[in-house]
Amino acid sequence: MSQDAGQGRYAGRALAGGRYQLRDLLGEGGMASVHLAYDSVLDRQVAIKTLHTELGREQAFRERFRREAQAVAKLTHTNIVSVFDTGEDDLGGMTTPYIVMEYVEGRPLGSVLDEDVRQQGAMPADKALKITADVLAALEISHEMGLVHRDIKPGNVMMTKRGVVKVMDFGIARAMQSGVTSMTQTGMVVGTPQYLSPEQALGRGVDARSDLYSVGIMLFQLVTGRLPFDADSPLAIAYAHVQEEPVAPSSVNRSLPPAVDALVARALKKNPNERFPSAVAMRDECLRVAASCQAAPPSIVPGAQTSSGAGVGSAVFPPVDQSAPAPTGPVQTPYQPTQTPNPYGTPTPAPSPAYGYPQQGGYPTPAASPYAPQHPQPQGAQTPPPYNLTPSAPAPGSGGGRKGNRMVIIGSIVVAVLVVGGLIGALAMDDGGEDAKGGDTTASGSPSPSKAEGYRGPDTTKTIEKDECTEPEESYNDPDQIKVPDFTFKYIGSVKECFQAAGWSMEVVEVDENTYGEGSVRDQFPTPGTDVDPEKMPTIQLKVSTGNPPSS
Ligand SMILES: Nc1ncnc2c1ncn2[C@@H]1O[C@H](COP(=O)(O)OP(=O)(O)OP(=O)(O)O)[C@@H](O)[C@H]1O
Repeated sequence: MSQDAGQGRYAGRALAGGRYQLRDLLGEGGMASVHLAYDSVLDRQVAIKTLHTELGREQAFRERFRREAQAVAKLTHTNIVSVFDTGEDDLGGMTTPYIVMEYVEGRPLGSVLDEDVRQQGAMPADKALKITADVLAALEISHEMGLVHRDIKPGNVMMTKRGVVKVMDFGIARAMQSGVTSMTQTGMVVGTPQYLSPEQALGRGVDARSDLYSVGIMLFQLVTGRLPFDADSPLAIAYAHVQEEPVAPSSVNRSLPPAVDALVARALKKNPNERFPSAVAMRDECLRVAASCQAAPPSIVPGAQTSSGAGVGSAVFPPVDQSAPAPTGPVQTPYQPTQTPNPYGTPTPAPSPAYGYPQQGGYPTPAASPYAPQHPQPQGAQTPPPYNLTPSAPAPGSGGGRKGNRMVIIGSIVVAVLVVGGLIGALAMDDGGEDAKGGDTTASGSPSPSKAEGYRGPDTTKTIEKDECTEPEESYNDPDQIKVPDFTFKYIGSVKECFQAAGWSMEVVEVDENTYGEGSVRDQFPTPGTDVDPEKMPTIQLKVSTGNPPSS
């Protein structure tokens, strides 16, 4: 609670022409305050969240915020904090967006957990699983409506006095993200570092499965009293989400059955394709495991380690003012994936090779799927510092644990990796099966292979129409975005015409293969169907066949 001792600097003020009278301060987050308020029209208590961020100055952001609130107002479910109204008003000389919601008499899940940790070291597994199942019930509803929460964490889950779980802040992170993205050239990520999914940390698009990852982090925290990934800086935490394997919860809390380990492990898969496919599926599993759980009290192993994010060092993320120049020439990542020992003593698998995270040697991009990441990896990474915190946000993670798990804006890990290592996209495109040659060429460069034995000539009949670039499909999720067309198997000549007509730029990587023939696009990044902002169209990387057989 602030120095205003429960009053808040806006207590006593009114919003919406006097309709809402702000009373006690209920709490303050990184970018917002929540007040108990009185709705004089409907004669009831409500909670009002006022957003104190520079974003509030942006008309476009306020518009987005309003639209998100409208979408959230349509969500009605016992486990979701209802949104009643939204607007903006002048507070302290600044246009401040606010949101009026159901007042929940209770306390945040973080505080319930704190109490359990004090008394028993962690939350009893059956209780944690039931709470998690209720959070998933809320997500089931929002995901059905196409709304990804993006900031699931104990601070956004309230428990009423009667033990009813209520998830709040749907839509806020998304509005913040789009506001931040429109104000920055490169991948800034909004979220709470400790709960970010790897795809969020990389500044990629997210879908429902990103929320399931965050729920997995939260469940780990409930049953062990610790976070699986924590470190001294948001970026080091982001790195751990992308590169480090979590320990099994039972290595921290010995009373946990293997079924809880398996559940958490699946939720925390780096590759979204390997997580639970939906909130419903994960919820069913939580309830199944809860039903089979013996009511054993937590048994915490003293000093048990989770992850420290130590794999990220100054070599990977240099201090802000010492960003290393992106190397030219052949691609080498500056680090190896960290192999964290796991409690079973079995080899820890590297992150799934199906998701294209930055790894030595590179992993393939996924096949186009309906869940494919929706946003491009940001390009042009020369400019940004490795990370950036909003001035209004308290420094997160400084002491680890729940102390610093505030929502912040950070430069995505992909930006930092690009600054140091460059060419993450080329790595992501390297499927290991084909021999990517000679790094990248520019849009004007075309493959001009010397013909080896077994060379196959071009098939110029496989073309793409120009209007696929000039009039691309609109994103399903966001009318301001477009879907990246599918260039695979098309002849590069027609693809170039398509790009030129739309004014887009490409980067060509030659690959040896002689099944489809010279000039055939074999792979692309961002993948087909990825949502991108046409105003900030990324350079699209294309792997194009030389027509020559792969060298053995
Ligand atoms: N609808 C509500 N009813 C009752 N109390 C609420 C409500 N919404 C928020 N609160 C209280 O206000 C506190 C602050 O909420 P807020 O969402 O701003 O912060 P946070 O989630 O902890 O921080 P951040 O999202 O910035 O990391 C909550 O922890 C909770 O105690």
